[in-house]
Amino acid sequence: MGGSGTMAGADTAGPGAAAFIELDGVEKVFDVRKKTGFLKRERRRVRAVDGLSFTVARGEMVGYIGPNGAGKSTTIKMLTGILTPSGGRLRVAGIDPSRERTRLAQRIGVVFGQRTTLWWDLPLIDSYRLMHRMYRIPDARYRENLERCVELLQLGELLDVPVRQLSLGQRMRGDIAAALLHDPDVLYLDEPTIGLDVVSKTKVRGFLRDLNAERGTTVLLTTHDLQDIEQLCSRVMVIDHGRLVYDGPLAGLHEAGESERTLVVDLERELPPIEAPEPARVMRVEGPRQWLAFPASASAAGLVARIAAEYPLVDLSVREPDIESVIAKMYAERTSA
Ligand SMILES: Nc1ncnc2c1ncn2[C@@H]1O[C@H](COP(=O)(O)OP(=O)(O)OP(=O)(O)O)[C@@H](O)[C@H]1O
Repeated sequence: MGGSGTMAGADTAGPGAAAFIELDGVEKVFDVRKKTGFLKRERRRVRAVDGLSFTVARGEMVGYIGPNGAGKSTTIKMLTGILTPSGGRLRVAGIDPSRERTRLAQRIGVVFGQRTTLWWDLPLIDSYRLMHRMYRIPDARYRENLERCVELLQLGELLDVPVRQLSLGQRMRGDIAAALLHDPDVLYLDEPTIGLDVVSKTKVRGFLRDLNAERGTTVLLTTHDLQDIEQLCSRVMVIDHGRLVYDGPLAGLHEAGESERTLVVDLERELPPIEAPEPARVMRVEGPRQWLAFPASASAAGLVARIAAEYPLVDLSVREPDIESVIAKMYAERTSA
């Protein structure tokens, strides 16, 4: 998908693409009672999702991001049927999730990074056996999917280990396999790489990319890690205060917010600030370490090559901007335009 994204809600599933997930003016309002004093309670209405419209085509892999409290989890819960919308229309694979939650469960897989769907005290394989029965997965299909997940997610040695003894990265891979045993057409992932080390993140991302390419699984991915989006999604939707504020490629979001990445450079010794080609510039110097800011929509390759050619380089790393600052900048740009 090329070009820059659209600000505010728009359908970018593309002309002719069959919509697999469809939201039209979806709302979710919570009535919250707050104790404000002795015998005194205040009623407050929280509009968690506020007239949300978008479509996702079959086989798309879409990032769904936004600041804390923006309404992401509420959207996912409505898409699984756990929560009923207060208004609007919502369909997943032609099914109204809150009316036909059990039928929909056969078509979707859900992974919450912060919670596990596995049985804590049981060996991993026992959770899978229970799911085999719960979802009434035909034996051959169960065996085939289990084998594939065990191989690709490297779960072989972990199957007999109780879930509580698994590391976070191992458990996450276990959870992803659990969500895929029944061959869902769509996978919702809520922070699938949270708390994982670089190696585990790479494994999880590689697996998801292959799954999408080979099986055409539609993926909706919620994350605070922009590298998840960069490596997996050609499209990203940004939600804030329950509304869609951006829909398009990640590069377009960086352009809209003029966001910057940081190149952290370790030199052999303390030197004056690096003379970097515009628009890159040194933001901070601390001993032999220097921090350079450069546009997030640009590649780091040219800058790295130039520094490596002219300076005694020991090490370097690139840091992504965080989602909150990208969104804040996007707003600043819009209000000053
Ligand atoms: N069950 C609930 N009862 C009352 N208010 C709720 C409930 N669930 C969510 N909210 C409120 O709705 C808003 C959106 O919350 P939601 O959890 O969807 O945000 P989020 O984008 O997933 O945030 P985070 O990134 O922090 O997980 C917040 O103001 C939250 O406090």
